[in-house]
Amino acid sequence: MAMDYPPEKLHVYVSDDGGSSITLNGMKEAWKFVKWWIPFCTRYRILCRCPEAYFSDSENDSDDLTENVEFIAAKRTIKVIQESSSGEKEQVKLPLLVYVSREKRPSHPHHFKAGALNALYRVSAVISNSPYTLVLDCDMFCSEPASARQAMCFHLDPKLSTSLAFVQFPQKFHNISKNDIYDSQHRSAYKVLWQGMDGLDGPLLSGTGFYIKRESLYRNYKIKDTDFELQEYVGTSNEFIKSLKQNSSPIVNVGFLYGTVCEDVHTGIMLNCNGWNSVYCDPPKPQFLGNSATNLNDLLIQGTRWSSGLLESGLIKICPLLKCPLRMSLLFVYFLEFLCTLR
Ligand SMILES: O=c1ccn([C@@H]2O[C@H](COP(=O)(O)OP(=O)(O)O[C@H]3O[C@H](CO)[C@@H](O)[C@H](O)[C@H]3O)[C@@H](O)[C@H]2O)c(=O)[nH]1
Ligand SMILES: [Mn+2]
Repeated sequence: MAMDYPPEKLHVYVSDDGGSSITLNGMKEAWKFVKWWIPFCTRYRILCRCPEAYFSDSENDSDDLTENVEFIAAKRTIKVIQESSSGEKEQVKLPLLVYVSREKRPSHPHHFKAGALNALYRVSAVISNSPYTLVLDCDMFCSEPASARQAMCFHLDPKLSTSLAFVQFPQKFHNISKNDIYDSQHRSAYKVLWQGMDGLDGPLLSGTGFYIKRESLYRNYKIKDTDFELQEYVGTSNEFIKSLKQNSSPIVNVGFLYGTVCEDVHTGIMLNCNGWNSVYCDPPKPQFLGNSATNLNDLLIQGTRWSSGLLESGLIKICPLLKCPLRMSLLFVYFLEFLCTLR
């Protein structure tokens, strides 16, 4: 909500997968608070715009602010408002905030995160249909407000934009221990491999912290089907089908892929196979911070999920070496297969 981007061009969709009234109430409170928070951040040029992270560390304030009496008083007021969530401020330009929840039943496959993301895509196509989307996990926050502008520099670059599917930021974490003996930061991926892939066709889709072009998720299939046939792919919303047809090249087979434990990698490889590429953006200051698994048990569970997902996608379900070598550079294909099989 507090991103450094024109508010009328921002639409924030919060996915409450499964749905809970506590999250909905939390969002209503956040909506009241944001009317105070955004003007405060803009006025004092606060960079860390996640309130919880900002108030937990006094070093977030620049040196010239710590002496400023007016700022100290404003900060105290904002903290009180945050705690009581009271008070309504008059007119501030805010991005659109949309709460989305979907029902989950044991008898009906919900496809985990990929299902949740596709539900967001369906809803947002009808409400805002913005051409670019930032995907962020629920355990991550924006630690700098500039990432949208940075990503749009790539997306709007005439040399890159026609084939650019997404701009990937590294996953960085705020809960890393001093020695990090289990490599919870995933240094091999975000500091070495992704940099290398950036020199080829671009990094793999990494689940969170990426700005993706909506059109790339609609793949390359032109609609030839009737509305009735289309409903099998994209669901029964007539409004959504209308929004698909409004695009200049209406297409089907929309969204993140199902049937895998790593929907991100699988969808990313599929995008590469369809001729799209990506860019890695790793500015010196982290744009997003998240929670990483920090104990051996959680890391082994996560590692097993990722390794089996990579193997499944890269060797069995997509296998770029066999299915699409001509659309990617050969070195990139070898690299993908190396990553999928040897990780
Ligand atoms: O049924 C589900 C399950 C998960 N999620 C969301 O998926 C995200 C990631 O889940 P998390 O439990 O944090 O898993 P991690 O192992 O931390 O996720 C890493 O690995 C996943 C792929 O395996 C990627 O999608 C993630 O972006 C990446 O951070 C979270 O925002 C969840 O809210 C749903 O919305 N619905
Ligand atoms: Mn996570």
